[in-house]
Amino acid sequence: MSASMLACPAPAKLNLFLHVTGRRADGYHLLQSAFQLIDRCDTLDFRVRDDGQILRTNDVTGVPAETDLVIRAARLLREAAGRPELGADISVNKNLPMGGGLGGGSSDAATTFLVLNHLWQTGMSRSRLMELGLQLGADIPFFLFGRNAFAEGVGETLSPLETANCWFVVIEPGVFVPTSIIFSSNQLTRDSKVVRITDFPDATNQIDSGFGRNDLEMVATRHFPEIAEAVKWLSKFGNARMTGSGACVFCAFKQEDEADEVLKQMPSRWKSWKAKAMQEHPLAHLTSA
Ligand SMILES: C[C@@](CO)(OP(=O)(O)O)[C@H](O)COP(=O)(O)OP(=O)(O)OC[C@H]1O[C@@H](n2ccc(N)nc2=O)[C@H](O)[C@@H]1O
Ligand SMILES: Nc1ncnc2c1ncn2[C@@H]1O[C@H](COP(=O)(O)OP(=O)(O)O)[C@@H](O)[C@H]1O
Repeated sequence: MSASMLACPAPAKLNLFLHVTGRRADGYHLLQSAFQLIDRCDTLDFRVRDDGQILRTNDVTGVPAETDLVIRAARLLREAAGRPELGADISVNKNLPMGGGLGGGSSDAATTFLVLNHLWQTGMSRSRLMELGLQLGADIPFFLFGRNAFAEGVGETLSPLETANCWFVVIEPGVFVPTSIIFSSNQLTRDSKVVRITDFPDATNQIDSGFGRNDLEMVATRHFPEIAEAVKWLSKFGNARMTGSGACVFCAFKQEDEADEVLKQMPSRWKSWKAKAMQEHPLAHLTSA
């Protein structure tokens, strides 16, 4: 077997809203969130090996290969398939900031599950891959689900969600936010009222409605003033908020030229960019239901 797939995309996500509605006995938090795919990506290269070695072929700053979710996903898939001879050379080209709330590491892992399941011909269904993904991280099932979603539970109960075909301006405030610090804070409110998927506005009203909020934002902005500053600045142009457990901050616009206008005015201290909403994961076709 000498198959390969190069420059495979691992797109980012934004949490359009994120409510913490409770806490499970094991400490994990019950959430409700709208997950939106955007066209800003990491890319990964895969080359199949037949000697049972799974290797990362490049350095990723701050992520030793042994702890990389990509390597852990490949190993877990091989183990679940019971095929110890399967191997791969994988390179991970990072474009998404770590600890940014864009789900980069989780998306890299999901792309690994999708591509290696295809190249290795391990024949796992999408729902089986989602079960495996959940063992590595709460965000991974969403990227395997393949489309925008209303998420519940710890992020694993997913329903398809219609979202606006809009543009986003995203600010990287330049700080790394460890997810566990935000969830373990005693300042975090954990009692948001449970909403129904039908409460989420339809695609034509989403941008103006400003539905919901990000419950993690209050804690993150107290720990990291840089995030508070970015939210304040971007709020001049619309309904700006933080994604996930931070640090990135975003605002939605109906037209691309509105996003361009905001980027022109952006203070130079922040890295910032625009991205388009995507309706489907670019690799969704690689697996069956
Ligand atoms: C907050 C969200 C929203 O999309 O995203 P990010 O900002 O990380 O992208 C996710 O729920 C994060 O998912 P993920 O980043 O995969 O988290 P995990 O690795 O599973 O968990 C990291 C730590 O966060 C806490 N955690 C995570 C998810 C959750 N529902 N409750 C929690 O309490 C746990 O303490 C856990 O040890
Ligand atoms: N391939 C990977 N890319 C990024 N981070 C990874 C990866 N594998 C493991 N990690 C770890 O996951 C943590 C969170 O990464 P990331 O998914 O980028 O942020 P977030 O969960 O805030 O969206 C990082 O601290 C990093 O140590």
